[in-house]
Amino acid sequence: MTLNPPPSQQTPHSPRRIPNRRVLIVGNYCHDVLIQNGSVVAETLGGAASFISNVLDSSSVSCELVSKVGHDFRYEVTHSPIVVPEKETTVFEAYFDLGIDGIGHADRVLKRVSACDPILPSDIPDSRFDFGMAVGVGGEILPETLEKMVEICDVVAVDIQALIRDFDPVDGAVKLVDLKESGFFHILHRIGFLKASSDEALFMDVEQMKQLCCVVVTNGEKGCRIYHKDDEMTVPPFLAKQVDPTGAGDSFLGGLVVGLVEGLTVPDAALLGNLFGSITVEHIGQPKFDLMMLQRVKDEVQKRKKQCNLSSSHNNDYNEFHERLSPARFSCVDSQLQPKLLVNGHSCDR
Ligand SMILES: Nc1ncnc2c1ncn2[C@@H]1O[C@H](COP(=O)(O)OP(=O)(O)O)[C@@H](O)[C@H]1O
Ligand SMILES: O=P([O-])([O-])O[C@@H]1[C@@H](O)[C@H](O)[C@@H](O)[C@H](O)[C@@H]1O
Repeated sequence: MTLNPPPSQQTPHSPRRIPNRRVLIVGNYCHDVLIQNGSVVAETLGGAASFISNVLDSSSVSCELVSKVGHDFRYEVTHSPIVVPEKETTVFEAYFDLGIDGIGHADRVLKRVSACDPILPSDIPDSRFDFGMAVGVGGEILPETLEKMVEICDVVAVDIQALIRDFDPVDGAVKLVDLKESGFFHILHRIGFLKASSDEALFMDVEQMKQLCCVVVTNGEKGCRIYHKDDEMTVPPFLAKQVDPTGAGDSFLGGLVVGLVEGLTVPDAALLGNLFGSITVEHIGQPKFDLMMLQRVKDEVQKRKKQCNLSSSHNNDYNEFHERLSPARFSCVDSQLQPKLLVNGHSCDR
């Protein structure tokens, strides 16, 4: 099975004079407050857009980011957000001592305690992009925002959390609604990829969605599963010592898009996703990727592309690619320095 990227869902447009910019990321930065046993353990830069741009920037994939923050935004970031002076930055509190369901699925309870403005179609540039990533966390992506994205991007990857989150009016607790009731369903036949965690996947009909686009369901330490039309397959994980699961799904999506932009098949790109997801869980907040690791990964990606061009029979053997990436991943060993505060019994030893 090759599971190549689906052909673009582009609408007809006149021949391009200006080449596409590579990746457009749309989603608000936020302030994350990590709480365990009633105490604040860490306050970090959050939001899927921040984790994803970190992966893309580290992998030298050019991207543009549209994000809104309030007057109180605290972090120096490479991609400047739009500042809304009269609003506060979106804030999420993540509680790590509640909601563990005994099966190890829910490893945190999230509350949105403040929300910045939504991102409007007019906030998004009118240029064309190879990839769009709709990656809201606090309800900032509107149906009309996604509509604009599918019009200007050849392929759009969507994190389902941008579409199905609802927030308790009293305490901001994140609840999920069924994808069909989300107000976005009518646009989904125009997207290329839909990414969901295994908990979020319960809120969509995978059988139906896989006919519309490529569906990727991430499953923590077990890796991920890809569904497209009649094909499905599991893509193996990398071993990690989990310290904080925050941002794993975001970094996964970043790695997947890096692979797709490089021209890898979907399973190979999902392996890159698993790689960046596994490194992210070893850090609190934004991971700083080891330069040597990044270079080894780039080299392996180039080798993989050459190999796939030479022989189509290699296309399906992503296990070999996994074996080649594993040593590269383990050159990144600074996880030993991280305080292990947020382990929830999901980690596995190397
Ligand atoms: N404990 C872990 N060990 C190894 N890889 C992990 C671990 N947790 C997450 N990952 C990687 O990150 C990806 C996303 O993690 P997941 O927890 O499924 O997403 P989310 O953060 O959206 O809940 C997984 O598919 C996997 O590749
Ligand atoms: O951990 P993950 O599911 O990949 O993504 C997380 C979001 O769910 C959360 O709302 C946000 O505050 C975090 O910074 C991070 O973006």
